[in-house]
Amino acid sequence: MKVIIASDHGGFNLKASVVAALKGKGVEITDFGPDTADSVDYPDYARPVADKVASGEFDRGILVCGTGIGMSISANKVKGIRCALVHDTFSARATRAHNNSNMLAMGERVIGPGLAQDIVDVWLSTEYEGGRHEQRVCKIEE
Ligand SMILES: O=C(CO)[C@H](O)[C@H](O)[C@H](O)COP(=O)(O)O
Repeated sequence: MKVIIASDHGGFNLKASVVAALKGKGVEITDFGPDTADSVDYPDYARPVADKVASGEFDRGILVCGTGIGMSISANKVKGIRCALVHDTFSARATRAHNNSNMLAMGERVIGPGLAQDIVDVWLSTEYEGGRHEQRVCKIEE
């Protein structure tokens, strides 16, 4: 699975910890930036990463800002993107199983690195259930 991740300055440190943890587990992860914690505008990172997931260049995308809200709002403007703002493992599992989410947004000012990593692990490993959920996901796409 090919995963891409980006942040703004508010999510820079959490992004770094997620990248390090995933690399340690052998996950193929591309860090789209930024490379410093200087202030940047989150749509400038959310949009290109969402485009890369929507096009199929990457299987999944992860976005981190202060709250995860601005990133998720931005990513969900891109057709084909289902970006879930998640701060607990129950929702991480549910959004994969029910929504077939292809992007995950989290907030560094909301949760710590330990919980964030648990969320990422659950989100990456949970399969979409399909079935009754498929017509709902199709309606989102329509
Ligand atoms: O988009 C957000 C809020 O919805 C993110 O939390 C941003 O990281 C935040 O707005 C950045 O705020 P800052 O005061 O410029 O650091």
